[in-house]
Amino acid sequence: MSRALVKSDSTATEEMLTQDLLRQSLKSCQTPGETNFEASAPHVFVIMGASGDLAKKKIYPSVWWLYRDRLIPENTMFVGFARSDLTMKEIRDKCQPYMEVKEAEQERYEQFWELNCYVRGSNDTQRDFELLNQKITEVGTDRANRIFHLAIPPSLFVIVTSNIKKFCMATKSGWTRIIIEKPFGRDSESSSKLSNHLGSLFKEEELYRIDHYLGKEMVQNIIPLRFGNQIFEPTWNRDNIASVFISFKEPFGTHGRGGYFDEFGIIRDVMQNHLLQILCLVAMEKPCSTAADDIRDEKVKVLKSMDELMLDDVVLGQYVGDPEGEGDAKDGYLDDPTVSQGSATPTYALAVTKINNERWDGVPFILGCGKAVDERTVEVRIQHRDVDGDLFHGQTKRNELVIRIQPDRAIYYETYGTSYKGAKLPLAYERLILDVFCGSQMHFVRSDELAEAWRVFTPLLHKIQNEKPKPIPYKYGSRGPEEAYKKLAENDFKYSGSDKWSKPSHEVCM
Ligand SMILES: NC(=O)C1=CN([C@@H]2O[C@H](COP(=O)(O)OP(=O)(O)OC[C@H]3O[C@@H](n4cnc5c(N)ncnc54)[C@H](OP(=O)(O)O)[C@@H]3O)[C@@H](O)[C@H]2O)C=CC1
Ligand SMILES: O=C1O[C@H](COP(=O)(O)O)[C@@H](O)[C@H](O)[C@H]1O
Repeated sequence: MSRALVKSDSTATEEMLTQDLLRQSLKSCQTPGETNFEASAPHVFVIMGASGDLAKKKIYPSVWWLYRDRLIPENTMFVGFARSDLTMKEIRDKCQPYMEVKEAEQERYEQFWELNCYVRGSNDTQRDFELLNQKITEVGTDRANRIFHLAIPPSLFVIVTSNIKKFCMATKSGWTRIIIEKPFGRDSESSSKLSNHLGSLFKEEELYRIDHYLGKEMVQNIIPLRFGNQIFEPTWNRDNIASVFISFKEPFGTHGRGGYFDEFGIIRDVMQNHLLQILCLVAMEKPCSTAADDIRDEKVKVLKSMDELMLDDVVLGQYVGDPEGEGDAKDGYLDDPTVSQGSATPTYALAVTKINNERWDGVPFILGCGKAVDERTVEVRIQHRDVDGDLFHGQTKRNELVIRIQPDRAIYYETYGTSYKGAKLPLAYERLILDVFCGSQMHFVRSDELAEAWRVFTPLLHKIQNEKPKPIPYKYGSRGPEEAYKKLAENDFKYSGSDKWSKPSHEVCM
């Protein structure tokens, strides 16, 4: 668990490092009381929606890397399922640009595809699920453990999970695990309906709700950083910390995804899940162990200590085109033909939240996220209170601990740039899918966590939906609405911009 702070051998090759990290991840799954995979048992990994975007960009590549590095059982078989009339060759071709295969891996890569097959079927047809079940049994025997990754639109979650339950569950000694992608509903009511439906079919231990931010290296390292050493914890409280800012910035707009985005908006897309999960890890108390439920219990306590958000707590923005910008930057959010005319959906949001407990009373935890802004960064900035009797009369920068999650990974004082230079770290999906094989739910969202997260945001989301407050326009590529920076200042956060000391890498940190 404390790998964050351990420098790796500088001679380690990229591949070794990736494998090492995942092996550590494997080891860390082996918490007493949790199931590890039995390497000898057959496993079948089923990709529902195998013809889709997520499947080709994230799921097939991740399972290939896990197979390549021998991190999942050798006798794992992969079955794709979707309505499209596709051959395995066509699926392979779609995935090809994302698979990153080296010359020396070619033979293993061929073996990987030989373990794959595809079943064409409809999501609501009993017969097709019976055929899927037959195929799973044929390739994996009737003893196989089964993982179903639901890479399908949320509108299909109910019917597909019902059909899996009726026709495709593991029999005999095998287990079944279901991976679900966000969005998990759009407010408290719809999320609770989905949770009730899933709860009526599966035990919580069988459900793996993915928030891919929980698979990111630096997010996984917040717990070891806080609780694995003596440096930070003694000052990690309201006596020493003035404010915390968790921010997500992307330099591109929603072009091409406008249809989806317009229905959800930036709060549901990023803030209510990714940023809130990070907040929980930063704010939680020390869990009594690293077992998944002990950690999730602490996260739930943080959420329960938070008030519901009001309109006054937020600044909302929407990007407009920059006539002097290049390419997509010329277009504003509303220029996307898939966005409804005059839409008030925010593409930028800043929210001031409070955690009403002994450790954090009065400390603003500010969440900020924006599309089409000036840079690609995700970071946590923890600002310490100003010192009494300041020798430098405010001339120095406020003491700030930065945990940078993207694009490069860094903790000021402890830099990843040197120790992991040039190394390819395992991607979030790779880690998370491996966790599912291991039965480790530490980095997945539990249903009560989800319910609390929606409780905090639902009144605000309904207010926005009903009153349609006009979001503040900000220019594509700018730093976002100035009102957001005023709000930061009002909440004891002294913004000094992102540090440019670390060269932004183009490495994708997913
Ligand atoms: N794409 C991404 O980067 C990310 C996606 N997600 C989540 O992952 C899930 C899948 O996303 P993504 O792959 O982009 O989705 P897609 O739109 O690509 O859909 C996946 C597959 O589902 C089937 N499908 C799509 N629409 C329908 C429909 N109306 N009725 C029946 N089948 C349909 C299609 O297969 P066929 O027609 O062959 O049956 C399609 O290939 C979603 O829950 C999404 O929110 C989460 C994070 C990132
Ligand atoms: O879930 C989502 O995340 C991506 C950002 O993910 P990252 O790993 O590239 O930082 C975001 O672009 C997308 O809108 C959202 O749905």
